[in-house]
Amino acid sequence: MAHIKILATGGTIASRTGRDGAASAGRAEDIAASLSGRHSYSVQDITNANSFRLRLADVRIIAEAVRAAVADDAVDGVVVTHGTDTMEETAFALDLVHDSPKPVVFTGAQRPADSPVADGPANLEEAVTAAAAAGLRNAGVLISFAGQVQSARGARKVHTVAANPFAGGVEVAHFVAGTLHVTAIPVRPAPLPMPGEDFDNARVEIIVCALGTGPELFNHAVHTGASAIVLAGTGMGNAGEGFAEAVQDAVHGGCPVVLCTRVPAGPVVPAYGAGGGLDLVRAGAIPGGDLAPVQARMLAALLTSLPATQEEILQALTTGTSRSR
Ligand SMILES: NC(=O)C[C@H](N)C(=O)O
Repeated sequence: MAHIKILATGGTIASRTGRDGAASAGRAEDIAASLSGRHSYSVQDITNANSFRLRLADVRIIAEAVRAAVADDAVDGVVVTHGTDTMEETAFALDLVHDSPKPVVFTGAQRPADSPVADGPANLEEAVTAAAAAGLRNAGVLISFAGQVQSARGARKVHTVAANPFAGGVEVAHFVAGTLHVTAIPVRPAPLPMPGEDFDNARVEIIVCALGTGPELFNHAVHTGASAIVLAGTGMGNAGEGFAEAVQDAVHGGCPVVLCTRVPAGPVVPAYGAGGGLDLVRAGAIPGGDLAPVQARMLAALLTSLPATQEEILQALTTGTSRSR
């Protein structure tokens, strides 16, 4: 029997539906009441918010709580219950700094706790099983939903209501008739330093390119003090007229630009001139590899809140920050 620390942050798994819609209300002990007892556990309420309302400061506080939990010799693994809307962002931020072999498994629910077909209990039971699994040691931070366990790196919410809304991470395990089958351990780069209080105020904007859009919003973000910009280009990382010049001005002004793609899967490949990805990189944009824009934003927020240089940002981006293609 393992001992698992359950950290609750709110979300649909803790929600009940009233006249004003679903609201996160449940506490960790309420959520954990459904557990089978196959493993022992202790609970801690970190916050109680739907994840679309979380702030970077909450991510730092969750990271500190996980760091304290894995430092406890009595704890074999950690489960974090969290809303699904921004789970991929919090989980990835924690994976960047996770330097313990103990599994950290995020889970949640797609239906509220008071639904007659609530999915939270099953997801929590599976997440505790994964967090207790010796075979998942050194796997980093994971997301467990509806029978599948995948890496936080590369995971993204791809469906608003599906039982398992996440895809894109490396599958590390799955459940068959309640039994966990471990299938892979992701290759992970060296952990980055924990976020400090400067992380709370990092302002990294995501600018999405579309047909005919210009660099006006990009320039506004730079001129109003963004810490960094994530440019979600089209295709393999391309952008329209004026962006290469805007990137050059931003970088020369000390604002790093990470080039990602709005395309749900696949890497950035700076191949096109005529203002495309090759020109953007030549103007100083850092290719974001396989990172989705929202996960590149968490990496840039962490690095720019530390005494990181452009070179360190490039190094962090190019060392294994990958998602399944
Ligand atoms: N399924 C969920 O948890 C969605 C909810 N809106 C949240 O992110 O908190």
